[in-house]
Amino acid sequence: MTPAARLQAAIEILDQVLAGDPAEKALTSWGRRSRFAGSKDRVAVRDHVFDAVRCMRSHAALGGSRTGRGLILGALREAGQDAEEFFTGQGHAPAPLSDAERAFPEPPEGAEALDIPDWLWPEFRGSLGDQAEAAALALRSRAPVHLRVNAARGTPEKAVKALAAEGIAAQPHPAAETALEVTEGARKLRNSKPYQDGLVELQDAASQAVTEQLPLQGGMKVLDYCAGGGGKTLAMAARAGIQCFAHDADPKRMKDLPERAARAGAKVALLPAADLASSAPFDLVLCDVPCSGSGSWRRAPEGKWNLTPGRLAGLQRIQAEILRKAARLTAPEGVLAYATCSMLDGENIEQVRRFTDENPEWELTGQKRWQVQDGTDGFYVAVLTRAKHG
Ligand SMILES: C[S@@+](CC[C@H](N)C(=O)[O-])C[C@H]1O[C@@H](n2cnc3c(N)ncnc32)[C@H](O)[C@@H]1O
Repeated sequence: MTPAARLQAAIEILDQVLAGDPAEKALTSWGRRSRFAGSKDRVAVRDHVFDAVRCMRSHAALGGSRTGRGLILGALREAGQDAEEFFTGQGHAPAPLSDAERAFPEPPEGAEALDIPDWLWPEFRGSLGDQAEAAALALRSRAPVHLRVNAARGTPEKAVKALAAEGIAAQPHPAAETALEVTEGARKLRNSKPYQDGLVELQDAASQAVTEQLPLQGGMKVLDYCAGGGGKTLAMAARAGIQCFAHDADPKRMKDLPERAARAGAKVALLPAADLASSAPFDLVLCDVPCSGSGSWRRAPEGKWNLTPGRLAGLQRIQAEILRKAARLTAPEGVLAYATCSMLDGENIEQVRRFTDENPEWELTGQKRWQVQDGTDGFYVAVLTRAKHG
């Protein structure tokens, strides 16, 4: 495919996304009907599509319309490229620009230029203060590829060497002891021996750092209450002597967890809701709650545009409910940990404050946040213990 044909493919896929299809689904159906596209074409088209979704507002403004053509035109203008070179109408290239498209619009400003929804900007700025612009700008670019080295299988040094032998360059990431950042060859990862053998897992460095903040000790009985695919379950289970349980309100989300645990050489027991109370108490309960995902909008940019004030309020109600339920499963001297991949105070410190105000027997004994402009996903973790009176 020529560069212009790749842009035309992205335009068609983006029109489907704007009509309501998830980007992954639109890309998959394009891939199926485009057998002629080679692997480099697929990667390039995918990058065009996700870049456009990350920068939907500003590129639509620069391109003069919220359409596939407008978004790609805006992307070319932002990159300082001459769109007429690609919009030629020849072969599979996009049709030539109309007079209206040729007119250069006013450049976007404020939240529009930063690709944050207007309604969210006050909360975003309130949460991130003087880092708000840097965070919003970071969310406009692609996320790095981070790996977690499975301590049960080897050291970071061993993993770096094993990856290098397969043409994948990686280096330690400062956010977590187990974290590596892939600097070259990321596309070879899933078929590589270190990945297939469970020496490395894909996981953002801050997500790994969350479990490093937990006071885990050998002999502890630990529950991952919102286990999902099990990223944090496995990170905890890799610690020696931990007895690990995983639960999720939607058990289908955990369907790959047994296989991932087997690959990692970890033991994890899945707990359905009916067995939670009889398996309690736990020494540590981690609640990696559903959230806006604002810290991972580089990886899942549609979340930025799908969030509404009503959805955010709904998520905050669920977060509060999860904390209340998980607290009841925690042993008297146990630890309750609360984590989000959000950078919004309303889902983080304010949520924890509401919980400790309503449940004064709990106190906040530690918290940490990671922000997207520092090179990881945005994350937050709070560690709560029962206050000792008298
Ligand atoms: C942020 S994801 C978890 C990600 C996972 N911990 C990981 O590291 O890969 C949140 C999970 O919470 C689950 N969830 C939503 N509401 C819940 C509830 N009321 N109780 C337990 N889990 C819930 C969702 O199904 C989802 O899998």
